[in-house]
Amino acid sequence: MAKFDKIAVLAKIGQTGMVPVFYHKDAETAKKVVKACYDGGVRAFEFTNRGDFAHEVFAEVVKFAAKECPELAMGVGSVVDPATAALYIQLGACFIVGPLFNPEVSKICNRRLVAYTPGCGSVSEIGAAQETGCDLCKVFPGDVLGPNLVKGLMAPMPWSKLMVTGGVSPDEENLKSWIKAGVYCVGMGSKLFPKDVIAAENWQAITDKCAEALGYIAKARA
Ligand SMILES: O=C(O)C(=O)C[C@H](O)[C@H](O)COP(=O)(O)O
Repeated sequence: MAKFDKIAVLAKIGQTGMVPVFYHKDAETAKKVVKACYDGGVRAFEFTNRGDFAHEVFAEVVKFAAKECPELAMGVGSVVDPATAALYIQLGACFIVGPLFNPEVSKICNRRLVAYTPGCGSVSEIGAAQETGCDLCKVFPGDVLGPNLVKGLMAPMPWSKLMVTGGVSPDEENLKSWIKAGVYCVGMGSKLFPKDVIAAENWQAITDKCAEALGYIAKARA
C-alpha cells in the first residue's frame, strides 16, 4: 500500500517544488541516487518504468526508502496504461506519472487514493484530466511547450497545479522562468543526473545539486 496518500504526496511535492526523475537498471545504483537526493532535501522521487524488470528494481528501492528515507514519497513514471499503474500501486508507489493522459489510469489511482500526474500538452487536456480527479497535471514536454503555456493557462484556470517536465535544468534562470510562470513544481531527469556523474558514483555531487536547485526554487517563490 502507498505509504503516503494523494493529499500527503501533493503536500510534499508542493513543499519542495521539485521531483527528480530517474531510471537505472541496477537497484544498488538507484538506491544510492534516491538517498543522495533525499539528503539534498528531496521529498518526492519518480523512478521511471523504462526497462524490463523495472518493477523489480522499484520494489527494492521502495523497501530501501522506507527504512533510509522515512519522509520520502516514492512514485513511478512513464506509466501509460492501467495495468502498469496497478502493478506499481501494488508495489507501494505513492504517485503515478506518465507522458500522456489516460482516464483509465485515473480510475485505478483514485480507487486507491494514489496521486496521478498525467502528461498533458494542451489546456483542454489539462481540463479533461482535472475532471477525472488529477490534482497535479504534468506539462510535457516542457521545453517544447514553454513557460508561456503555463502563464496563459493560469489566468483562466488559476486553481490548476502544474508540474513541468522535459528539458528542465537545475540552473537558476531556467527554474526561475518556470516558477514565475506559475508551476507548482518541476520534474527533472537528465540534467539533474548527468551520465558521467552517475558513472563516477559521485553521490555527493547529486546531493549538492539537489540542495542548490531547491534553494533556487525557494528563492524564486519568495
Ligand atoms: O516518462 C515520463 O513519465 C516522463 O516524465 C518523461 C521523462 O522522464 C521526463 O521528460 C524527463 O525529462 P528530462 O528531464 O528532459 O530528462
